[in-house]
Amino acid sequence: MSIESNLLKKERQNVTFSVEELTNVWDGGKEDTEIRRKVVKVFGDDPVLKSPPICTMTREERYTEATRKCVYIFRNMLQKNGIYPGSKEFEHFWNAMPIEYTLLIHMGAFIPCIMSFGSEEQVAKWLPLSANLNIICTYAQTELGHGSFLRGLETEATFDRETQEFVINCPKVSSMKWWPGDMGLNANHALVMANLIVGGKKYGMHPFMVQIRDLSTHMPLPGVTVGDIGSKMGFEAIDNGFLYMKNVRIPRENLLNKNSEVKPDGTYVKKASDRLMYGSMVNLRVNLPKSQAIDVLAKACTIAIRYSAVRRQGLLNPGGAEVAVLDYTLQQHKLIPQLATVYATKFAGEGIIKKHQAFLQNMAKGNISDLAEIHALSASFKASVSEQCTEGVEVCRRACGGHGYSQASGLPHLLSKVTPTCTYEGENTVLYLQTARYLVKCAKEKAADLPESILFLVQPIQNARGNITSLDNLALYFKNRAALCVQAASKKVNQMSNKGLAMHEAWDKSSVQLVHATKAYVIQYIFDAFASFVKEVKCSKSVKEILEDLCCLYGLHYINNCSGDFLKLGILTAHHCNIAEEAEIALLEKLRPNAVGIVDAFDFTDSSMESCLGAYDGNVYERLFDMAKLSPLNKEPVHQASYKYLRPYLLEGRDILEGAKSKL
Ligand SMILES: CCCCCCCCCC/C=C\CCCCCC(=O)SCCNC(=O)CCNC(=O)[C@H](O)C(C)(C)COP(=O)(O)OP(=O)(O)OC[C@H]1O[C@@H](n2cnc3c(N)ncnc32)[C@H](O)[C@@H]1OP(=O)(O)O
Ligand SMILES: Cc1cc2nc3c(=O)[nH]c(=O)nc-3n(C[C@H](O)[C@H](O)[C@H](O)COP(=O)(O)OP(=O)(O)OC[C@H]3O[C@@H](n4cnc5c(N)ncnc54)[C@H](O)[C@@H]3O)c2cc1C
Repeated sequence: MSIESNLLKKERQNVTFSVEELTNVWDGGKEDTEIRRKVVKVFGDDPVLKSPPICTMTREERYTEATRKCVYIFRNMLQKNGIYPGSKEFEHFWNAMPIEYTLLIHMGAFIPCIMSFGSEEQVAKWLPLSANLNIICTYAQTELGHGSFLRGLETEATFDRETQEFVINCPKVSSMKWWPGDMGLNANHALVMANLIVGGKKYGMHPFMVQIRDLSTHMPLPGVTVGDIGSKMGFEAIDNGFLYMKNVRIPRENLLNKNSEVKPDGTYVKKASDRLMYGSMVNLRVNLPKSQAIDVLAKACTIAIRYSAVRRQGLLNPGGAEVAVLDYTLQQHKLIPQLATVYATKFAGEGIIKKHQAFLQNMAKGNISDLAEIHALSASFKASVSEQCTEGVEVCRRACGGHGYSQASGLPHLLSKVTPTCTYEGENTVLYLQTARYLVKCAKEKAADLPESILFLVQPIQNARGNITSLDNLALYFKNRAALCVQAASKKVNQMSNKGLAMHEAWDKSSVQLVHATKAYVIQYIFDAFASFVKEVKCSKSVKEILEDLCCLYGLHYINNCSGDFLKLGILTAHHCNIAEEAEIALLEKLRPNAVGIVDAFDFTDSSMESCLGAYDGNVYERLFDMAKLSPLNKEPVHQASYKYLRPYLLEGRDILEGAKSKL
């Protein structure tokens, strides 16, 4: 056993709580842990799902491998292993997925869309085909020229009454669809968001099923220009694509018509609120943070904390032995708050998923009264979580020094996976502004007209009592701050408008304060949800203490990072801030001996991280060396480029050096 493995073993001996029990809490119960492990094992044991490490493959190989494995998973493995939407197995399915995948937009975005936009007959037609991969369909909304401002989308679907068809056109280069996942190479259909035009009248964005490739040859159909958009910052395996359509004709029935319809005579019939057109985005904003951001940060924490426990660098005591970098207070200050973020966002996210499920049940009965609340909550939650996790992964990466820059650490891959969560499914600033709209409206309402989650906005500010670092008091500081920030931002909008500015100008001039207020709102939501979870969860005292400490740390770390705000608003005094700073440092010291145990409790397999720094056994140096040997650049002892470009000068060097030697 290497020295490094021994060091991790010792760390594990010092853990003061049951790692298995914390794993159960993380998974949602003992039974869930068993199911997750079963799913992970089935996938992990299957030889078909083995691939070379991603950092040794080209982009083309990564796309090919990911497609090969995902086709196998979706066609052969899901049904066979009882993994279907709604099952417990499905909830844990992400943990078993290969490190890179394709067909995600088809499975994760298109399928939910067909279910929310399609009529019963349309769902009956398209759902089995797509579930069996008989068709591959992308979600094509964003265009080269527009992504955020959906009313600016330019693709048109014009109704031709004569032929009972829609004619799809991208009038300009800027109107071509650009970015959709699975679209470049795999998809033969696209769910295209286009402006509906009937009899010269525009009806706004509607969803259309458009076939883009031939069903037998997979060649693009006439009028269709489609391909991959090229190399990106990450997502090398995914064929994000472009799609340019010129006079592409589709049958009238291909307008997904659950919410609105065009009759054969051209009559437009609206069956439900326009806002439900945005429903698919709410669905993804609620569901993607866990797998695409929170788990990514949890993996980064696992890698950085295990590595920091084995990496020896420098001395704490003059004359003493070299210490693990995790023993430095500053390293703890970087990494342990990231663990707190993982827990806070995961448990707050579960609350939002439940709220969304309740909303969907009500919607099925025709009641969409909670739509504004769930839209505001999901938009700001997705924005805040993606931001916190992206920052957190970069902190973890840099906390691993030079090795964190190596692909072999697994951290650059995680960073490039989490970064676009700040952009896709709604650019974060745009989403914060959406929530701000709702908050400003709520601030003007009477308490009786507001949902419970937002009541604090209009209630009198309460003073904290007793220990300032108690979870109750921390929750109160966050609520008070959110209420005061929202009121201040609303006041600014009103003042600007009273000065004579048009409302949209007043809004733009107040937008810095509006986004700030929204961030305050969503952080109070996350903290409150995590604190409530910690209070209610049934577990042993030792595990509860870990959760309480993480919750307290999440609150204190946030407050200490923006204490100016709390001071400015009169919520905390300088004395309070000093106490909060010391309390955070004390918590770091307290949590340090359990840090490895806490990341072990995430229970990630080594193969799900592909990290030389983060493997369970801590054998970092051997793994780094072994991985370097696999680099394609090391295939031959001398690379062709050296022969081709360097050799003449090296030979000159040889002659000079050997000449000098013979003169000696
Ligand atoms: C095996 C599979 C498992 C599946 C698991 C699930 C996990 C899946 C994981 C997938 C992971 C990765 C996939 C990556 C996917 C990426 C896909 C994409 O990126 S698709 C493209 C996404 N694009 C956007 O999100 C665009 C963002 N822009 C907008 O949302 C809108 O344009 C805008 C709302 C910001 C502005 O539009 P505008 O027309 O100007 O609207 P108004 O601002 O005037 O608002 C009108 C009105 O509507 C309300 N509104 C807005 N949005 C919504 C909504 N979503 N829901 C409900 N209501 C909404 C808004 O509040 C206004 O209301 P008022 O009362 O008038 O204030
Ligand atoms: C990896 C990845 C996968 C994607 N997958 C898909 C997909 O499958 N299907 C799909 O349709 N799309 C997809 N997209 C596109 C994605 O949804 C858009 O990029 C996203 O919605 C942002 O839009 P945009 O690119 O137009 O940014 P822009 O809106 O142009 O943003 C540029 C800047 O302008 C700012 N800005 C914009 N509007 C405002 C405003 N009102 N007030 C203040 N500031 C503003 C933004 O904050 C940002 O700083 C994907 C994108 C990525 C990166």
